[in-house]
Amino acid sequence: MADILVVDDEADIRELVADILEDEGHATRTASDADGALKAVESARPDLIILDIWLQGSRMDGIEILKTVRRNQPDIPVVIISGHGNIEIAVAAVKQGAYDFIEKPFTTDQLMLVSTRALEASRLRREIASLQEADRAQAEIIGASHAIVALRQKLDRVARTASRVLLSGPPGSGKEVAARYIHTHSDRARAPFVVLNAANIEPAKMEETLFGREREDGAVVPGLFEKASGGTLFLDEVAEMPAGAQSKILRVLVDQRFARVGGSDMVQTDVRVISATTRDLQSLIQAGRFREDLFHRLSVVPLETPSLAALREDIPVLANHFLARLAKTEGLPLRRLSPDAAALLQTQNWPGNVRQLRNVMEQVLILGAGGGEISPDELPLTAGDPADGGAILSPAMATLPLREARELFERDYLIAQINRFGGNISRTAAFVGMERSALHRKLKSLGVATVTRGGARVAIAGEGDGDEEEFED
Ligand SMILES: Nc1ncnc2c1ncn2[C@@H]1O[C@H](COP(=O)(O)OP(=O)(O)OP(=O)(O)O)[C@@H](O)[C@H]1O
Repeated sequence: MADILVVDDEADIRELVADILEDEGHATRTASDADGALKAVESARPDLIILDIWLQGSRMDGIEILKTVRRNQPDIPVVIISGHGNIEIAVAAVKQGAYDFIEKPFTTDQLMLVSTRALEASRLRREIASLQEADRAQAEIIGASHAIVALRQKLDRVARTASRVLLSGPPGSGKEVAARYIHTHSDRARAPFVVLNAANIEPAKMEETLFGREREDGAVVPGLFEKASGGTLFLDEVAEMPAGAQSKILRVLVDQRFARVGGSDMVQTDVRVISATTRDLQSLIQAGRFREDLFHRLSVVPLETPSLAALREDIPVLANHFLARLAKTEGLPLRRLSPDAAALLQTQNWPGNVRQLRNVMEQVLILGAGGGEISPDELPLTAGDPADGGAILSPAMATLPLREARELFERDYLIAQINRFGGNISRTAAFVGMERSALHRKLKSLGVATVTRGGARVAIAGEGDGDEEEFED
């Protein structure tokens, strides 16, 4: 069902057109002049406008309305209704960007045919635009940190050349995005970008996958080198490439030619190879698992994609970028991080790097209770690996200045210790390494008191609700 705006000064025609379209299941709105039409367009974008050229009593005629709509919202299709004998004007309207015209008097079929075509053409145009947008997004490197700016500069430089690039970096750190970035900024951008993840292909099938097969009956099944012709082939997890395929790739890189599996004719190829690895190829070379000569051919320009731990300052902008994208592409609600939530994400460890951050944002949008800013307590905290650098902080502590964070820590720490020693201050003081009197003062300044609960004396963070008792020594 589409939302169609019908603009005609004659009430009979307006109603007739609207009735026909509604019978076909569409929703319609109507206007009799320029002001009504432009207001309707502004209040909600119609999927289609059926527009009469002659509008009595209107400050603009149909052509002028068409020009205004085209200027402000060029993607709304417009079908012109022209009076009999006004073909030149109708043709002029099409030149101005109208989708098509119908001449009065018209039949129901004519109206339906042209409306359906206009809606379908506009739907296709939008679908293509959204696919192109998705393609662009896959090659977008977000971030303003020193590490990302430096990476982007190197990628820009290498994109202008034909050199082979080896991308190294931890999982999810953007190696494929970087490869796509190089491709889309190179003079191969209009040719295909083809991906092979060597870890996902059975070793026995690798050569056929890369180089294709010639069957006995002469039929040819092209491989990825042929599919990427003129473009870029991205070899992900190249360390997993079996030995046979390694030698064959080496030969292609040297000779720009290969034979399909089962064939003897040599196929000429023009493909830029970009490869990526999460593993240290040098140690695989030493272990005899990766060919050194192939390594040198692949890594003419070696580049590293940084872990998210090295990009902490970019975490808020990356996270908000993913939130906006997911809202657009997955139809999830549009939300942003609160400053506290953003600060909390910066203190977490991210072993899965940018991919993990993206997944956490998706999870928050899907599971999130409501709209508005995302608060720290909506974030699933990532269990971190302390060896990864950067300590894990509680949500409360992550967003406080040092002095207040220290007080919060001291309070929680002392409460825990007092409770461990059954509310006994002397033993606690001895353990934590303070004079008893100093500990008393500290507890007072931190607002820690004890209450008796179920016969046991426990320390609490008290604001003085009257129940507190003095500590026992
Ligand atoms: N700097 C960045 N800007 C925007 N998006 C990024 C960035 N880095 C990574 N991403 C996103 O993170 C996700 C993982 O990136 P990508 O697949 O390129 O990582 P990878 O290093 O190739 O991972 P793997 O080693 O697992 O193949 C993708 O959704 C990608 O769009």
